[in-house]
Amino acid sequence: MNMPTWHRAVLKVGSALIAPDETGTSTKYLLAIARFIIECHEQGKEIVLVSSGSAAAGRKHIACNQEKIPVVVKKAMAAVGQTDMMANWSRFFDFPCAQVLMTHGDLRDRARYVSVKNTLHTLLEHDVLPIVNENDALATDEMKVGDNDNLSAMVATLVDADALFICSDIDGLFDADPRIKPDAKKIPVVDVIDEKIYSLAGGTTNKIATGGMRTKIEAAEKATSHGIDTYIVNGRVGATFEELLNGNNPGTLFKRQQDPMSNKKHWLRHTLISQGEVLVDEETVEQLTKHGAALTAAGIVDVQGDFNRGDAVLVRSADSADAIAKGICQYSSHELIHIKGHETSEIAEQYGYSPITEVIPSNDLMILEEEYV
Ligand SMILES: Nc1ncnc2c1ncn2[C@@H]1O[C@H](COP(=O)(O)OP(=O)(O)O)[C@@H](O)[C@H]1O
Ligand SMILES: N[C@@H](CCC(=O)OP(=O)(O)O)C(=O)O
Repeated sequence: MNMPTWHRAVLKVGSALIAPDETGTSTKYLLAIARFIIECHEQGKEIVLVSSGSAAAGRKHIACNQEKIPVVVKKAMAAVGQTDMMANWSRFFDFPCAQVLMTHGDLRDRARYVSVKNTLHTLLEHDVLPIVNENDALATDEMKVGDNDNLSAMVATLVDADALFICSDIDGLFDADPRIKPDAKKIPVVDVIDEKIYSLAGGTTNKIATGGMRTKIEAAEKATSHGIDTYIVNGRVGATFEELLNGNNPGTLFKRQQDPMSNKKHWLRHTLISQGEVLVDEETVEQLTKHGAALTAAGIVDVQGDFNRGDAVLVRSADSADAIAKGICQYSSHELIHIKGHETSEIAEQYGYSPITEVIPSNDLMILEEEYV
């Protein structure tokens, strides 16, 4: 028997486990998961639960006969179902549970990101089980993560977890969707997540689930690049959790990268969404990629999109159109259009701007290793 090497883990439980009949809440599969959480607590391990299932739970209260549930109805289902989902979990534990609802809007704003990070850490220090979900009732398309697989990876980096367990209704990643191709084979270990791995993933057939296997691979990519081992496991099988407690891999293990990104760089790369683009000359590409320089106005040849100070932007080579870097811009697009191509010393003189020397300081600039779309 191995001993698990992780101390703090994020456990993601999908709708298929909360509501096997696609409506209401069920304890059928949660009992084994709850026992696992209790055992982890007794061993002094820390767990953050990311639970789906609010929309499924709410379907019991809000009737809808349409094949595709309208967004506004799904939000109402999530609002009413969230309390049922929380109550369903809470009854298993004699330690307290905390409901933490968030959206992508909370995670891409650095101050709110740090605030929710502190709250989660404080809950763990006080032996409370945080139960996280997206705030579906109010999230709009622009501000939502959209699926709890990606959300669980963001939470895993927020709390500096050692492991992320994504519990689903399938044994792991297969070389094809086993529901379509019954002879598909499970892949026990993935060392590198590349396009070949993504090409194996299909969607979901479940009415109230989101994403299928692709979002789980995206989550694994986010978490492993932060140094977090990620497992996709079958939450319908009790033995899964015994295996995890014995330090074994009962599903697919995506191995953590050995050289993880810093917290801030990771947040820049995986959480922030670019609001616009700046195109730079070849000399600037070289300065940024080879010498770790900051981006100044002198190297900018064009500005695209409409963004504010403090927004994330993508830096592209004007010659090759390759995406080079992503960073937090100190100027708005409107200001940049005026100062592009000018030396810093000229800017204050000619345009009357306060001379912030760098358009993107190197500390706020993340060089993209591969083509970033
Ligand atoms: N390559 C694959 N390997 C395993 N499952 C896959 C694959 N491609 C698609 N799937 C589907 O993904 C489903 C799990 O995702 P989903 O329904 O979103 O569950 P959850 O609610 O747990 O997030 C599986 O039931 C399976 O049908
Ligand atoms: N936030 C939604 C779940 C979204 C989601 O990703 O669902 P799933 O694919 O079942 O993990 C809810 O609580 O219904």
